[in-house]
Amino acid sequence: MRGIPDDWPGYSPDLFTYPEHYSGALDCVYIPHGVIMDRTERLARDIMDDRGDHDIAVLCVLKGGHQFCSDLVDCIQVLNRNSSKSLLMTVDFIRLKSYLNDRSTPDIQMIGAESLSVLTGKNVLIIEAIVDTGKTMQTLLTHVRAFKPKLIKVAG
Ligand SMILES: O=P(O)(O)OC[C@H]1O[C@H](OP(=O)(O)OP(=O)(O)O)[C@H](O)[C@@H]1O
Repeated sequence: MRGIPDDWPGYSPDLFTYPEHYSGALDCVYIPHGVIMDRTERLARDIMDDRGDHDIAVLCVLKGGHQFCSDLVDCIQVLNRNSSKSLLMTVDFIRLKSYLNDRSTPDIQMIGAESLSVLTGKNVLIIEAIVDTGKTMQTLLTHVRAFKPKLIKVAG
């Protein structure tokens, strides 16, 4: 998300509710949940404006991307219900794992790659939680491109 200066101290955790087991481990909240939801809503609108007359094949990257994908797809569906141009949207899932505890590892495990053939010829929207080193996304893009989609975009 853009627009947060490096020296932004964040909000005090006392302003929010959070699970008790985070107590003492949480210094601040940089991006409150409501801001993320508002941004997700706007992103959904940008995706709808951007799609032209094309349908969308969503590819959700598990596990991290599941909540963001669910929120974004919900927002797109709300807009779709209120649009005169109906959108057909499919949602498929793939799991990639590169982190062991909090460390990035060179090996990327991929589960579900065999189902990527559904993306052939489609306008693909990959929905991912985080791009950190970019290794996971590079690996996924290489695999997805091999199935010759018409277009690939990434939301994260
Ligand atoms: O840009 P990178 O450095 O490759 O890191 C980003 C990836 O790391 C996390 O996944 P993780 O490997 O932790 O798997 P998980 O989502 O199943 O926990 C995250 O959900 C991304 O997929």
